[in-house]
Amino acid sequence: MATLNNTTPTPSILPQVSVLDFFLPGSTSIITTMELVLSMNNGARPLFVCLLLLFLGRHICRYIWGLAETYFASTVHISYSTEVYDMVVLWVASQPFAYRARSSLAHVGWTRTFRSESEKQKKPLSYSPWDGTFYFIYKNHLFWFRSTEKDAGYRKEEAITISGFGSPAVLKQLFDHCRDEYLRHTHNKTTVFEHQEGKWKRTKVRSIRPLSTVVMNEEEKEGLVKDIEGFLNSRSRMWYTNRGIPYRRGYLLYGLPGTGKSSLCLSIAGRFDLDVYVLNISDIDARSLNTLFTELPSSCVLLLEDVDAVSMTQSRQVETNSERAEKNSKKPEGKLPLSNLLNALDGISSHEGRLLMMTTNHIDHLDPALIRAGRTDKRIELPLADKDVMFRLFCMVFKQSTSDIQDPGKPAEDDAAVEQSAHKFVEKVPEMEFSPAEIQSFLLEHRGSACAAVRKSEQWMARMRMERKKMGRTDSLVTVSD
Ligand SMILES: Nc1ncnc2c1ncn2[C@@H]1O[C@H](COP(=O)(O)OP(=O)(O)OP(=O)(O)O)[C@@H](O)[C@H]1O
Repeated sequence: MATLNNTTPTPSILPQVSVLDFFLPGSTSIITTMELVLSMNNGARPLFVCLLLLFLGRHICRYIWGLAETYFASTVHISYSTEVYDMVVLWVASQPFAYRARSSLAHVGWTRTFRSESEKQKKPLSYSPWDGTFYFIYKNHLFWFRSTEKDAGYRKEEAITISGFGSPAVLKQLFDHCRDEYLRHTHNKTTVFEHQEGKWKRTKVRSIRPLSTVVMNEEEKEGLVKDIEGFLNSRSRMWYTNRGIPYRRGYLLYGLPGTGKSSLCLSIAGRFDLDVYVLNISDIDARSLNTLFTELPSSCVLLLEDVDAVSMTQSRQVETNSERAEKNSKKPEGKLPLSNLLNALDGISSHEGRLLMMTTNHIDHLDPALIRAGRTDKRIELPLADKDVMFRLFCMVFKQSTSDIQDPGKPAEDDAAVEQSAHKFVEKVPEMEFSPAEIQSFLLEHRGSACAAVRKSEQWMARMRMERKKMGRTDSLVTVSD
């Protein structure tokens, strides 16, 4: 019987083996073992030959495929933090190869469009292939979708590529197709982006809210719309450039909570078919701010909610220590210095073409530098509900719309009756005490009956006043009398 001791490895094979090892890593040790086994002259020999062929075959195929991919395939790389990622994944998730993939990433909801009402379900799931290579045919061409995890600083994120043989034109057609599907999916919707770890990420896709549903002073609303129309006009950019004026426009919406500031921003974005990029300044540092600004698209709404959260510690306003201390005690402290925000908004590296919308509940807490002309071109106050706003809110809730689905057991109140109730409601509820949000919320509670809303309004007001008193609301909409 052969033993390890009397088996002498052939020294002459080593130079060939090391060359082979260059192409097929690990083959030296396998061949040495194989020689050993072959020299045993027993039944293991055929088995080892098969294993070797398999091993070599697999490596050779991989090697040839790698060469073919390098020299003949076109590839598009897509990084996780771009909107193209959403476009591709939306399309991929609806493809048969995604359903068949044995390794998938599950998404809730956002990638599926419902084809019919009956298909609707709570939190629908969709899957995109994950961590591997997945082959598919598009327009009679073979493509492969590859998903890998890559290091993105202190965390991992997905990177995907789509490759195919032949002309890159078909690959680009595939991307155009993904883009068209994505645009169809977001048609008549407002897409909202928020930042996560210094990158913009699509977080919501909402149906466009018609401007008519934001109840406010109509003149003010029309003025705003006209101003934006003028700014977004196709000749406008050139006009600004010719005069050396930076092509951007800023608006400040201010008012107490629930007066419709965010609603107005979203409606405006929907009206002009713009995406909304929400910058949460209480959750951002100076470095991320610059990156986020450089990644804004050329035309969008940049929304800075609660802009009073910006740090006043580096306020550019000349003020005494005591003035600053008093101001700072009134408002929450953010970690973003004001000077950085100002630079990002209209410094040398700032973005052209964007529509800046800032909202605040405390206009008196804002540094004058932030709201000076040029940064803030228009200030719009959204006040508490006056008689006109209450009347319109009432009619909006109770009047029938053509697309409403009628409850068969309950005849709808006609518009004249609703208007009569609206007048009674307005007489009972004092002006400038409640926000439109509070009024809307109460009306929705009784949306089945306008008369009931009128009847219960006094009770509701008493409850609201009591609640405010209990909560000791000092930002109160109106001082509540005993
Ligand atoms: N003027 C308004 N017209 C119609 N709906 C309104 C109006 N104001 C508030 N609402 C309703 O109240 C809710 C809250 O409104 P919104 O978030 O726009 O208020 P806000 O002023 O941005 O509040 P906050 O300052 O707390 O962020 C929304 O559902 C919105 O539909």
